[in-house]
Amino acid sequence: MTNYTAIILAAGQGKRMLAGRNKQFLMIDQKPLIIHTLSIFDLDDWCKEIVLVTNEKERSEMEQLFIDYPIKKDIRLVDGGAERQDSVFAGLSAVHRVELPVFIHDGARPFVSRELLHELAETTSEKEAALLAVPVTDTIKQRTGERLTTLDRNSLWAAQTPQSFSFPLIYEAHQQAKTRGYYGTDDASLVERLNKEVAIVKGSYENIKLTTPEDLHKAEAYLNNQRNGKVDDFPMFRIGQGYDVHQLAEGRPCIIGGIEIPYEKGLLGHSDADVLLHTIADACLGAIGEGDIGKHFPDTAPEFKDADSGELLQHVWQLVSDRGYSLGNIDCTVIAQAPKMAPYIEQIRENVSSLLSTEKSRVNIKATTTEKLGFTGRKEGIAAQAVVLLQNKQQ
Ligand SMILES: Nc1ccn([C@@H]2O[C@H](COP(=O)(O)OP(=O)(O)OP(=O)(O)O)[C@@H](O)[C@H]2O)c(=O)n1
Ligand SMILES: C[C@](O)(CO)[C@H](O)COP(=O)(O)O
Repeated sequence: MTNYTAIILAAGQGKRMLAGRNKQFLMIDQKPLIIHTLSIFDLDDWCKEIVLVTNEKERSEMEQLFIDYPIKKDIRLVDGGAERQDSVFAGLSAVHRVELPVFIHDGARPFVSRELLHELAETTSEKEAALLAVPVTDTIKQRTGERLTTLDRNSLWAAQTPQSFSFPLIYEAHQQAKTRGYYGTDDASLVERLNKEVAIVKGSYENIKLTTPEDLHKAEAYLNNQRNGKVDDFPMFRIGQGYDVHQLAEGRPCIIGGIEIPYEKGLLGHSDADVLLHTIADACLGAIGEGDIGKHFPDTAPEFKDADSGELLQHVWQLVSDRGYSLGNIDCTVIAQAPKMAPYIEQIRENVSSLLSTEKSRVNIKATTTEKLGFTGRKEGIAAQAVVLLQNKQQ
């Protein structure tokens, strides 16, 4: 995980949009454009600070938007300037977390994916400057007077945002540009002028900047596809599966599904070794493409020694919810020769439903023996499996 700060630019006039007002306030699919963009950063755990650059005259209208369309994170509003570059400098001057890479992003690009944000963040943890860009697909002609020259398309990239930098580097680049009166159309160009390398992270053709009225139609089409589950980022459904095993040992409590079950042995592990809740957490993490519980709660970390797996699962569920998903349903199997699970199934079901903030009808818990076969049959350990279906809350 590479944390970052985001500066979101919304202080332009949107003249080319011909809407008679700043395009950031235009409604797209029942939400203002700027809210679409801010939500992406609001929902990304890696984003630790958001600075929103607005037009001084639109500040109170913008503040009203945060009441009408709640955003969880604190947003620091600063007044922008006449040109994009002036607005970026105002944003940079308001950043607190100067130790983090800073992402500079157009408020008018509402479709950048979390995967790309993370790729960019990881690139900036190695390189000082990086931007999203896509290979040019048209043939590009340069016109000088009446003469045309065709440029070599293979070396041409169309720059997008976010563009990401170490804070000191981009601050210096902007300060120098200001001193020398140089204006660039993006931030990477100012770093290029310092003769510093800027890395390209291949962006997406969907990460469009809404510039002209035609772009609004593209945006509606994109959101329509997203609603129909055709866009990879936030599909309508996501599925995950989990499997876990813990050894049975003497002198340990036998905690399964958050319930302590009376038995001569208990499950061995770094945490409370709740095999069922671990399995559920793994299934949920799998569904949102976030690895497994070993990645989030390493068994070498002292803070997770004897940890309550209910708390770990709640943390995982928060990640699921932050990504915009709720539970479709979950089906789990505990594989144990002993203890007898039947008397506890209903209690476990209630506990799991509460941990996943859902009603009981969406949670199924069952148990089986292995007819005395294998390690579970010999009562050496207990295994658990789970399949989870997540549903996009917006759809
Ligand atoms: N003085 C400015 C100019 C632009 N921007 C922001 O920079 C982003 C990219 O700029 P662009 O698409 O050109 O937006 P506008 O300047 O608003 O559009 P136009 O050039 O058509 O007036 C936008 O999110 C815009 O709000 C800004 O914060 N301050
Ligand atoms: C920064 C940018 O979005 C990269 O493509 C673009 O340069 C902004 O330019 P604009 O002139 O403000 O549209």
